[in-house]
Amino acid sequence: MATRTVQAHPHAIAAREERRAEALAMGIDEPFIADLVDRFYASVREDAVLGPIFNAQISDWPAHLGQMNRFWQSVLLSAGNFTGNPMMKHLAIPTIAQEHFQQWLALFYRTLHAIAPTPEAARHIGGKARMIAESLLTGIWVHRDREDPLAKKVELPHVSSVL
Ligand code: HEM
Repeated sequence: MATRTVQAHPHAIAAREERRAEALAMGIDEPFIADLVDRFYASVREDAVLGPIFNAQISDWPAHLGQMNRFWQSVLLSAGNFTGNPMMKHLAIPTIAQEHFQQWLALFYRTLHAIAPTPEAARHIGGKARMIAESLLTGIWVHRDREDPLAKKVELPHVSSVL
């Protein structure tokens, strides 16, 4: 049987290249992402609340950091090199709740504040992280906890709180 290569539409390629160019103009490139991931997960591992959860789930840290580099390259630079299923992975962590997402974001924003090339870059990346955190938390409420998300209140910090 003939194999068929699925090709991205030229407009989609142009949009991807534009997003990458915009990020690069803000100073967001692969070395910056690698530094962000390294520092953030170093602080996560030392954190009294989050450290034990991560250390219980992750046995191969270099593999996890590689996965997180590909994730952020895909989110920020449209690299398209991340394959994974974050929703399923987080649904499988029995203990995580809103307070953990609050602490995760607080640490992430602190790292951004320390190393982001510009406040604009920090706002851009922090905004993406908060949006993803909110969607993971809502997924946990609906699919794991069987809660009505309309009856729950999202109380996650915004990156503007540290800028
Ligand atoms: C409550 C806060 C969080 C905790 C405790 C947590 C914990 C974890 C753990 C333990 C894993 C590894 C799962 C495994 O390989 O089995 C993981 C994977 C991952 N996390 Fe989180 N996480 C949190 C929030 C977030 C947020 C806010 C994001 C994104 C902004 C994120 C993005 C990811 C991604 C992309 C993966 C890889 C998923 C995959 O390989 O399919 N996490 N997380």
